[in-house]
Amino acid sequence: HQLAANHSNEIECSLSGTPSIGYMKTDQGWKRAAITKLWEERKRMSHTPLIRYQHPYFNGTSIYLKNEGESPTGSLKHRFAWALFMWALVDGHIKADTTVYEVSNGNTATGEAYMARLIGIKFVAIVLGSTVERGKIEAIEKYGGRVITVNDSWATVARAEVAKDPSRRFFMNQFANAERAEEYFESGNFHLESTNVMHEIVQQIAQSNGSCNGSSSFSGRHYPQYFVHGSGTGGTITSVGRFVNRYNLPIKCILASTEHSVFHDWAVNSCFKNDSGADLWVPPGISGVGFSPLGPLEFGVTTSLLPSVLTRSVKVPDLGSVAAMFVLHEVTGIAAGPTSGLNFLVALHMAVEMNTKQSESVKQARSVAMIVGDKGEKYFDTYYNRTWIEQKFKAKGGVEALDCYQRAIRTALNNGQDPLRSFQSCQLMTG
Ligand SMILES: Cc1ncc(COP(=O)(O)O)c(C=O)c1O
Repeated sequence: HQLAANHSNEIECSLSGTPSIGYMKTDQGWKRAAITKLWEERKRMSHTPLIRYQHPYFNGTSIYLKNEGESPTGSLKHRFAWALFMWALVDGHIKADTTVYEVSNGNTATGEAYMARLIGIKFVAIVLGSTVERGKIEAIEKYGGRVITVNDSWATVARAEVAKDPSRRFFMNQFANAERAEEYFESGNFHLESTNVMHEIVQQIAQSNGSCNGSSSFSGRHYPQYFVHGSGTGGTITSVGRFVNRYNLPIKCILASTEHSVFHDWAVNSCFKNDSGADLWVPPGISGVGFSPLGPLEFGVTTSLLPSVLTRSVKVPDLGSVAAMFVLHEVTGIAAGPTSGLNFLVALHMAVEMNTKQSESVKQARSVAMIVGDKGEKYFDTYYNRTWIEQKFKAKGGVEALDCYQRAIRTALNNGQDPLRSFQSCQLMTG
């Protein structure tokens, strides 16, 4: 009778002191199988390539480029989607009959469609029709995801869709939950490896220096002085910052901020706590970073960027980032997306600063680490297309300004100077 009462719809909340046992509805078999599939995927993902870029004028300073474009779904969001699904499974948000909903600029949703298919559940992406690239929609659909295109209020649409059947639909909400999902723990000698991107970078630098002795200790290793990354959800840089803090690593996290980034003003000046910044936001910006679609910024609610892990935010013109994307291709052969141009530009700025400020005695084995976020082919119709640039960035000087920024970066590289210092003349073109 006791068990029958617990499983009936009439729940008695009597706080009765009678000894009893209550049983939860669980689906452990399916859940364990799904988690096993994710760990198998972790093994297949292995490590994305780490490329060392050395320039003769940088006196031994390297830029380490972690090429996440080489991940199975072509962006840094592959490891992120893995972490979101692992978190949602571990915490019981996803069951065998759950459909996962997400708001995305495309990359996260591509990774999530892949993970949903891997564990055998349905996935729906809500994207903004005005900004999402066609190739990203095709990629989501290729992995079996359904795409709903909206004009605005995408998070409201996601919440409304989930509210129609809350027991079988789950809003993953990458902006709020990246900070809960993304790992910042070292996996030590355990055979299942952390997905934290700095975990991989540190291992790969150690291996390339021939100093990997199989020990999980961090002592005696070479670390980059800086880690440079932009903020979309803020999850990546926060997970790196927490990893660095937790293990006392001598690495500083530098936020690469776009021209109209709300995160810069939030992290530096505590703005946008009560206002989303939507009225001030200037599209198209740099796809995937600089703005949270969920409203005023609040950690763990509308953003996963944790300002306390940052030491600096460097804000650069959007066309400067696009120009750096082209230069990155010229000097490394990597055709990447515009967030990688943003990261590269800020990494160059930091590399030159290190060269200039540090004394000769410490001028060895210095480096900046940055992420190549995705592949350039996704942006052939947009950031690689001069007609599109001329239209979308007309107010910023269009292709003429873009060419000016490219010349400025090339000249700076050839002279070992900070590219940001010569940007002013290109910005004047807009005036
Ligand atoms: C290509 C690319 N780079 C960078 C980011 C920002 O990373 P995060 O969301 O971890 O802040 C995103 C996010 O969408 C992205 O798609």
